[in-house]
Amino acid sequence: MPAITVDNLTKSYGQELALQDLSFEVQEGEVFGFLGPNGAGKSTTINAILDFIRPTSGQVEVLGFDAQAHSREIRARTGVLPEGVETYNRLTARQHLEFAIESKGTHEDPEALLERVGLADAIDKKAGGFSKGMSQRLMLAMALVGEPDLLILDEPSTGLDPNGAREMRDLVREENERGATVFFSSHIMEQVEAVCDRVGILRNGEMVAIDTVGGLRDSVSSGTSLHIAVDHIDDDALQAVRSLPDVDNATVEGDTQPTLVVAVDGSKTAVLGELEDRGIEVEDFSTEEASLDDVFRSYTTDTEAEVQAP
Ligand SMILES: Nc1ncnc2c1ncn2[C@@H]1O[C@H](COP(=O)(O)OP(=O)(O)OP(=O)(O)O)[C@@H](O)[C@H]1O
Repeated sequence: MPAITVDNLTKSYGQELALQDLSFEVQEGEVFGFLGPNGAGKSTTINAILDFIRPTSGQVEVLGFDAQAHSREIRARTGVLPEGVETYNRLTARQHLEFAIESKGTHEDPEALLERVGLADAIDKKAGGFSKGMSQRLMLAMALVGEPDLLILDEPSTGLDPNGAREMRDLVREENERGATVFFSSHIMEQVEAVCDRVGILRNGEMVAIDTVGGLRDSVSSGTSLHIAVDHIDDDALQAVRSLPDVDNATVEGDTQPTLVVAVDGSKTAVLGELEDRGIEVEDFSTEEASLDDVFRSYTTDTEAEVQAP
């Protein structure tokens, strides 16, 4: 059974169409990364999943329940880290946790939960004095209450320092190993790349790509780039390399020690062979795979929309 089914979801705010016929599924046990530029509709989707907003049309099912008709049942089994800080200045971290524990009807130890997010030292301090990162950690601890079947995290690394971001990654992994499905939106590609089984990329309210990180890399033409340091290069040779069947693009970087940067889809040997045939000496070469950053750029900007048809 899918943990989340979004079916033809459309949401407009007056004239503004935030989501257009959006459909996708998140499988149980998956870590699913939800990417998209600012304003793409990620928070709107998350808010519809949690029944914080009502769709203009379409359906959402969460853990087998209709999101609108059974939001209580869904929330009882879901841990949510919302977008933006939502702590209460006058309550301590412990009181926040006690409130969440009582709401979920469990008997967990607030200290153990705060320990997991690196905030145990501040257990009796008021949240009003917390930094952004500390508030984020506190809200994450609240999301973990009750060992939820589904964790929905909207930009979980906002305000976290590099250690915090790493701890967040570890927590996502731990929760997933425990059996939770994790759905999170992020702008931090390394984080998504490190923990996600699958990734969906939203643009202008539509899902423009959905696949494993590896699958997405393969879907972007110029999946691999070759960096070839050569003793010299001339226009004819550059054109010849560009004309090779598997080559999408080739440019030269550097003058004294020219490096040929070649976006190649298939075999690298043809490129090296062409250079050799022209008496150009290859002094060094390395291969770089498309990063998730490159993939994201390809799918969300018009200039590099070199995406193969599905
Ligand atoms: N309450 C609202 N009233 C009017 N328009 C809204 C409202 N909420 C969102 N929008 C619009 O809907 C679109 C999608 O916004 P949304 O916040 O879902 O994007 P997002 O992908 O979460 O962006 P970000 O990465 O900046 O958080 C945007 O054009 C936004 O201006």
